Amino acid sequence: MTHAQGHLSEDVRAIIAEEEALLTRVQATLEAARRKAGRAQEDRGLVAQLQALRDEAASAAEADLPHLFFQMDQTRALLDRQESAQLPDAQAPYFAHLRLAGDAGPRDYLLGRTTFADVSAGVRVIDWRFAPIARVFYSYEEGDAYEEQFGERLAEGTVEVRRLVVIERGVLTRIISGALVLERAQDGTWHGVGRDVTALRAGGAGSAARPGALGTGKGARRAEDAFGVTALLDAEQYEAVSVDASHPLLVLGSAGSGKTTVALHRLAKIAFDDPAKYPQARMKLIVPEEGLARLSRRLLAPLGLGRVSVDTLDHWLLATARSAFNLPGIKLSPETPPLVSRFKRHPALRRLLLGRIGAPKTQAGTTLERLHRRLADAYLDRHFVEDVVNKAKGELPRTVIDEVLEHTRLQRSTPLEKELKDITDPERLITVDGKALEDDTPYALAGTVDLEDLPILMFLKAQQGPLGLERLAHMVLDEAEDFSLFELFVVRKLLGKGRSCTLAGDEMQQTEAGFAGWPEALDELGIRDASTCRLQVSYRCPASVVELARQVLGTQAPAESTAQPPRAGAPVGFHHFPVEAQAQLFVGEALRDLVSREPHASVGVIASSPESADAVYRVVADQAWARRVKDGEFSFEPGVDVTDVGSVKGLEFDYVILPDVTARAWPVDDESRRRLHVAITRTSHQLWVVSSGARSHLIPAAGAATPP
Ligand SMILES: Nc1ncnc2c1ncn2[C@@H]1O[C@H](COP(=O)(O)OP(=O)(O)OP(=O)(O)O)[C@@H](O)[C@H]1O
Repeated sequence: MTHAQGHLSEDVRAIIAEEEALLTRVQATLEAARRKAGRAQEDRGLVAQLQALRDEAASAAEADLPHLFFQMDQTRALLDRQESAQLPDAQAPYFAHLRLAGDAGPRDYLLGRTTFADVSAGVRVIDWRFAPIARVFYSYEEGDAYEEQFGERLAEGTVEVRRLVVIERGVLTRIISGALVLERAQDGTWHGVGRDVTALRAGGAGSAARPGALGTGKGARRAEDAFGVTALLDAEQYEAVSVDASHPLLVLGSAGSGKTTVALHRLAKIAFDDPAKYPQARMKLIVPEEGLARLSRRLLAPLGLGRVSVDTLDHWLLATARSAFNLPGIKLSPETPPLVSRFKRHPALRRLLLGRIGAPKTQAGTTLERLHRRLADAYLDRHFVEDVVNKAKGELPRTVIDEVLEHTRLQRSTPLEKELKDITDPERLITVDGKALEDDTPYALAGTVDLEDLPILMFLKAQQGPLGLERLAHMVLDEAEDFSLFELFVVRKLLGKGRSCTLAGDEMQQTEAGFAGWPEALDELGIRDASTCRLQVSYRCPASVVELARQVLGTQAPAESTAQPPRAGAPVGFHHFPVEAQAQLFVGEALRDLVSREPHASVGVIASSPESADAVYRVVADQAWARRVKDGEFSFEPGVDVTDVGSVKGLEFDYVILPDVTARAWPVDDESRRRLHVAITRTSHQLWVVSSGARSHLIPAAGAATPP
């Protein structure tokens, strides 16, 4: 329900007038400050330098002009940067307005990303990371009495005003105060609208009513405001963000509850509070997949954390192992069989390995080559491999035993180049297809190391002495349930005594069996005393999606949260067809229709495997808006990303279509349940489940006709 300007009450109109006047005042003050800063530059000489260049250009020979102009451009750019670096952006200077009535009378504070004050004009913009004021904003509601320590002093008072404001391109466009939501239309008139419609979330173009149709017809994604989720952190999230930097923190919560959001904002606050102890160059974020690494880099930049390095687990392992073993390169196996990889990452191996191998006795025994040889001996010992499988209590199938033995044998075999060293005629070593001789043959594995072995080799080396790695000041592990115990061991070594880290995770999203559990993971990191926060609100997914995700998890689903129920939203659409080709054509048609109506929406078509994603992609491959995303190379532009469940952890799309929910693609086992759960919970607005032939039994029978 909306109320146009004429119908707004006196009080509401007063709020709008007050906020508009406040913004005008802030912008005028900023403009004055900018001019003053410009004058101050003259003393520093940049303006003088620019003038000198101009004078020189007036009388210079023509041949010298390009060079002079280049220098003038550089000086001007430098000037611009210095001027704007210290002042808030006038286009979006703040995201919230707080008025506190305390002992000294009422005071207005504005929360933004850069601190700026002109007390005579009554303007105080405070960086959201600045503790006392921000804590009041995030922890209290309008009308609440507050009591907070402001430095030495205990401050008490009342929160008179607590409003979220959205300023887009210098214009105030939304005001949110408790349940009151006001929006400015294009023509400048203000309307009151229901909170559900305007929730300040990325994506989703409104609320679709029917499961049979995708989207709402609204057609365009709302321009995102410059502060995004920073303005919306809830009290529990802010509490977690503010945990002391030196203290380890474990952030748990269901999919879309804001774990990544909390971890990244904590990083921003730590870097702000103590930049000398926690410089960005010594903080690192590690995530399991490339897609999430790309997303994290995009999220870090506006938080002022552009210099924090973000790595995928694989990339980080290789780089760290090269430093630890002081090697320019390590010959990795082109492909490790999935079961072998699972064996090497399983906690049972961590528990038994030292008992079998023992610590290296001398420094000389800690080269990668020697350690790898000892490790391979253990992998070739059938009794030992059987022991590990037995200890894994059914999480590793018995077929893995022969696979580990065979794979290790091939890695230990003599590399082809050594076998062929007697052939001197180079012509005889060239293949018809131009590939290396050993490619696509078992020889390709000879002399290689598996990526999964790298943390194990570093673990073994560390039993003898230090790894010799540069310490990090703070590490964030996102999707921490995907880290093996050996990997956590290496993280511990990188953190040293500092122990400053943030783990964000959800055991329901582990992509393969074998997560050791949080107590053992914390133990491995040496942070058994970590603070734990369990986020309760599901922000990303609407209620229908949350419910389906729970049903898919079956008995693995955690107890239902007693906190705020998920927001209402579009029902899940279930579409079943006799044959696959029909399902694919249907998906293609639905996508064409949706994109024509909502060109700014983001759509994820998430298949069960890369091969299945290829098949679905064929029906839309000729469309400019369709992208077949492989290896996590998401662009995060509007349009359709066709991908598979192995690449989407941590990501979200306005619309998600699961194109192949068949019994074959999604069998009934725990791992499949968790993977389907990950795919389903990428949805921020509406989900379609499409199937053909025999539908997956993970989808409740009622889901065939009536959405849950
Ligand atoms: N307090 C909040 N208010 C509104 N939206 C929020 C809030 N916290 C987080 N969000 C939004 O919810 C979505 C999910 O957040 P985030 O990705 O941090 O969740 P997550 O728990 O890490 O998810 P996953 O388990 O899938 O990795 C994002 O769009 C984020 O901006």
